[in-house]
Amino acid sequence: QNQQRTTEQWRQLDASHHLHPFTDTQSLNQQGARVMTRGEGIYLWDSDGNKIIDGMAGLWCVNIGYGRKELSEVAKRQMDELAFYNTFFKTTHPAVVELSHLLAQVTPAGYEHVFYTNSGSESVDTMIRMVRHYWDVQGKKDKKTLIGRWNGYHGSTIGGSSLGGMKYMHEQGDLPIPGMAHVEQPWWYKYGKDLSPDEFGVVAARWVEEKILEIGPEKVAAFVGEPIQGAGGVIIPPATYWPEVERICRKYDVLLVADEVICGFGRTGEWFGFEHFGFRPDIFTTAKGLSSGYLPIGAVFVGERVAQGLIAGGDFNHGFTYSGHPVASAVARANVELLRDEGIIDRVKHETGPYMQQRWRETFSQFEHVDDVRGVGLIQAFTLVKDKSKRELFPDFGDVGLMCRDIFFRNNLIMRACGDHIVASPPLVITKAEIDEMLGVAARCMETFERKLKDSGLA
Ligand SMILES: Cc1ncc(COP(=O)(O)O)c(CNc2cccc(C(=O)O)c2)c1O
Repeated sequence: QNQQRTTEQWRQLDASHHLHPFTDTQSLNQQGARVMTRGEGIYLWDSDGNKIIDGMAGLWCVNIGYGRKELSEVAKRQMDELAFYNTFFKTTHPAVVELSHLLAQVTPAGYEHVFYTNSGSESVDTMIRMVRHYWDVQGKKDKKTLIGRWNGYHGSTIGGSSLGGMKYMHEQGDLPIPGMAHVEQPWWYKYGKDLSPDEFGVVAARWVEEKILEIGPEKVAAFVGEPIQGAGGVIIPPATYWPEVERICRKYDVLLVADEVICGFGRTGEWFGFEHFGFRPDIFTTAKGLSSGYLPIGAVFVGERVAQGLIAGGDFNHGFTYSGHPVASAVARANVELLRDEGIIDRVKHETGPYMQQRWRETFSQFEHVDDVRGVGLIQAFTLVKDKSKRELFPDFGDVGLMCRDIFFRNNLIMRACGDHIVASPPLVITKAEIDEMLGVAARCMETFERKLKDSGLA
């Protein structure tokens, strides 16, 4: 498909023209980008012919695995028939109607309405505007503040970055915008002290109540959270957290929003993360696994209460040229049908998820500087710590994480360092044999890492 060039030629041209996301371009151009050329199942190949285990499913998104021809065939057919038409101005088209009908079937009852976007960030920004418009229509104009968590990640648009709690993003672009508030994340390992996880879950949920009371319930529009904080380091809240947050939101009539961009479409072994944790959001945002990353598409699922409010509320002045794009919709539908018809999510819940969790614990708990080994379904992590016995983290959180991640990468295994959390989120089609292969490589890398840590004097 692409013109044949050497890796060096691709690197040079990339360095000359391409500004990468979340990247220090100057330092990347000194070392050169790794050129990924092909994908198949859980594997990637780079331009030097290395076969790589993609433990991150791209960016937490290639749930169906690489190379599924069913999706490319659907894309070609749709593109040849109707490559684009919009859903503004009283028009629709079969691809987006069929996708919408299917999505209403794979969500729990009560989520019958969906708004389309091109990404997770656009889904989050759509949700922000929806929530504020909803309260306006209810005659509660002051109810416009949204509460998120520190270190939460809700995308890179002005709204998503502001709602997210990553301070290093707020510093660029004079964020957050007004009407955003944050509470501490439910990270038991760091904040739990001598509380049990279940006790801590309630305490962390009560931080939301404190914030609502501090702002004033009549001013708070919604609380927004990822069922499991992904980019924030796979922070899995104790089981008591979300039911308590839901109770508090109902008590003060604050809308509850789940950001399912990572957890959605099977990552936890349920279709959606809120199903795993047992709560019901008023709205939830998705992208990534909706199309398995084959084409950009996002979707905002609106629960009955808000949907009726919006439908009765006149013109909702918001949307994108590509909202409900025909080819992206057709590919998303084929992807969701595969996830459903091949029983992939059920297998994550009953077979490969439990197996991964067991083997993940067996593989990593043994290492001196690894603690808080954790996971749900096929999203898992551990934290690199200075002293397990004291639950003491390394100073300069993040340095050893990068060191560890680079050892994996050099050994053709992609895992992610979020600070000093090492995380994996492989394609949901990973088999038990592939889990063994992946963790075999990872174990050898960890031995190298522990040696390097000692040699560096960091531990
Ligand atoms: C929970 C959540 N919400 C919104 C977004 C934004 O989605 P878009 O990127 O499609 O606008 C995300 C995206 N999450 C994301 C995106 C890129 C990189 C990484 C990483 O952890 O390296 C994570 C996400 O994880």
